[in-house]
Amino acid sequence: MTVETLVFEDKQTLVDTAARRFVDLVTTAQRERGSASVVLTGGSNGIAILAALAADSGDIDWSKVDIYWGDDRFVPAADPERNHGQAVDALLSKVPVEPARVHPMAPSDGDFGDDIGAAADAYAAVLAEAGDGTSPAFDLHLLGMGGEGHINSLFPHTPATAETTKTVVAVEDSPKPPPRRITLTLPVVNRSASVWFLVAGADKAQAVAAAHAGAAAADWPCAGAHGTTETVWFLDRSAASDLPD
Ligand SMILES: O=C1O[C@H](COP(=O)(O)O)[C@@H](O)[C@H](O)[C@H]1O
Repeated sequence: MTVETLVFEDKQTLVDTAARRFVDLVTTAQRERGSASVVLTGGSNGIAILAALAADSGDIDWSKVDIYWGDDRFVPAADPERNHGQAVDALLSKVPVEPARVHPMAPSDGDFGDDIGAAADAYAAVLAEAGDGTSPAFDLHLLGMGGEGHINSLFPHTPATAETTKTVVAVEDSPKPPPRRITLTLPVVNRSASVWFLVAGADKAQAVAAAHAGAAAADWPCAGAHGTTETVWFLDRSAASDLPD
């Protein structure tokens, strides 16, 4: 497993480079195995890469991409905070995805109503069906990161971050609003071949440095995420500013 840390002059260069590499990864998987599976994330860079792909996604066959989410807010479907809705606006409404291959987490006004536990269990069932009873080994899991090191909705010193058995859990008291979320857990993230962090801004520098120094996942959840083939940190200069030279 390789760990690569790439530092870019600015956020747009970071996003554009990650988008080009996304095209390479997905088209390679499609050439070798017929399809690709990717886990999307929310946040500023997670959505910016989707906008870049909407502008140019090279030879990706979008009808042969299985699309999942690392986390989402358990709010009504039309709430602008939904990672799913943002991804639809930025990319999925603009490319010919196969609807049956797009797997959003349930909103709070969806099939499970306000029952967040049932919604999380249903997503675990989706993963189990696609992944031989557990979860798929995704080709790519994109991750944004908060200043305190959260990834998906895995926050420091929380049961969700400590989870070792369940693939999907409900979070009822997220420190970052909105409080109710559904998230994949670290064991699922870590079954992905490629795990890519998309991180910009000086407020993220301490967490980036902690992860690179091998911090505990309980303290800095980002430190617990690794791909089975590669882990890539796409950073702008500010996010990299606490790393040793
Ligand atoms: O809460 C969340 O935030 C992170 C990072 O967001 P950013 O705007 O600081 O880049 C995101 O990756 C995650 O999916 C989301 O739920």
